[in-house]
Amino acid sequence: MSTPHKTITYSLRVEFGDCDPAGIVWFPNFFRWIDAASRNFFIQCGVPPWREIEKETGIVGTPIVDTKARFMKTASYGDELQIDVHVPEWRRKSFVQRYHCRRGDTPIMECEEVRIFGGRREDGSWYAFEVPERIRRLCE
Ligand SMILES: CC(C)(COP(=O)(O)OP(=O)(O)OC[C@H]1O[C@@H](n2cnc3c(N)ncnc32)[C@H](O)[C@@H]1OP(=O)(O)O)[C@@H](O)C(=O)NCCC(=O)NCCSC(=O)c1ccc(O)cc1
Repeated sequence: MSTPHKTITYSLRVEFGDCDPAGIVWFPNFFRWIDAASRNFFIQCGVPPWREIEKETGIVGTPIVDTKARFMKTASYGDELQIDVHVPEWRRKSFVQRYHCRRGDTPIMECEEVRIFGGRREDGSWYAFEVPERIRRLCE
């Protein structure tokens, strides 16, 4: 039986400015919170900030290469949301990161991404590193 994946929860409060004229969260804001929840996952797992990691490995961050989201219920200002994050799959030069956004026990939206550990070339383009074993071990 596979061992359960480490899950880290990122919490936030929805503000009025996060919402559209209908008073519900404007969908791009979920992706901003998901990116914050992604970075928080690594920090809570013990991975130093990317600016530190970059000095020894060249890894600048975790660029996204694929995403899919499903929106089940609306959220509005004043709501306290929780985003549960885990990595269900590590690949050679990429990994899958899964997010479950909820308001207490009520599922709000969910998202699954593929990300890489990215370095930047002189021209600003990204390149992908092999998944660092040290980071994988901290996050499994
Ligand atoms: C990521 C890339 C450098 C990969 O370039 P390539 O030279 O083609 O490398 P590869 O083909 O070897 O792909 C690298 C890996 O990514 C995987 N990959 C690449 N594209 C995909 C897609 N679409 N789906 C799944 N997997 C993918 C590929 O399979 C390789 O993984 P493995 O299978 O495990 O070997 C290039 O596709 C790229 O630059 N894409 C644009 C990335 C981008 O601009 N994303 C949005 C902005 S960055 C961003 O939002 C961000 C957020 C948070 C941060 O900390 C940093 C940046």
